[in-house]
Amino acid sequence: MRLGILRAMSVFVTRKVFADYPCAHRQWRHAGHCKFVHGYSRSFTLEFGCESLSPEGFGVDFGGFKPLKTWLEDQFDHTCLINADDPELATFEDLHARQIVKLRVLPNVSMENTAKYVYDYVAPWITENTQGRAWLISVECRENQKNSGVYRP
Ligand SMILES: Nc1nc2c(c(=O)[nH]1)N=C([C@H](O)[C@H](O)COP(=O)(O)OP(=O)(O)OP(=O)(O)O)CN2
Repeated sequence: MRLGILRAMSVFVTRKVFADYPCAHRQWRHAGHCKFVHGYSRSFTLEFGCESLSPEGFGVDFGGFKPLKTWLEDQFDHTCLINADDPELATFEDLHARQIVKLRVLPNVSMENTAKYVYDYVAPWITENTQGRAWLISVECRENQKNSGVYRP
């Protein structure tokens, strides 16, 4: 509730896009073809809010995202994303050990859940890096032109 009030007061919004991370995933619970390993070039749009700008006039400095870029690359660039509860997890761990895939295990690999996964990492990061001046509003995880999921608590 308190957070909601803060957001209603938000004046400035900074958006940053991290684009084109080729990765594979599978949705093992899906009844259709999404249970098969398939891949997309995922992109992320991060939206930050602040009430007061930095001395330079920035919400969040576009050039200050290098550590986040490194983390996103590690998670999503040429990786294979698998749900933590995937019954074939051991198979993918074996493929990882044999250097056939670069495995990253997420709570759930859907666009919506991946957006939350990124949000949960970035929210404390931006608080720390702006001493609480800016906060994360939302994360969009996009797999292609047509499909994306958003997490906006
Ligand atoms: N809300 C969501 N729905 C689906 C997700 C998701 O993450 N969130 N993911 C999948 C599949 O894993 C896949 O990413 C989408 O495949 P598909 O259903 O075939 O979607 P397409 O856009 O390729 O289908 P078209 O018919 O070409 O539009 C499924 N759903």
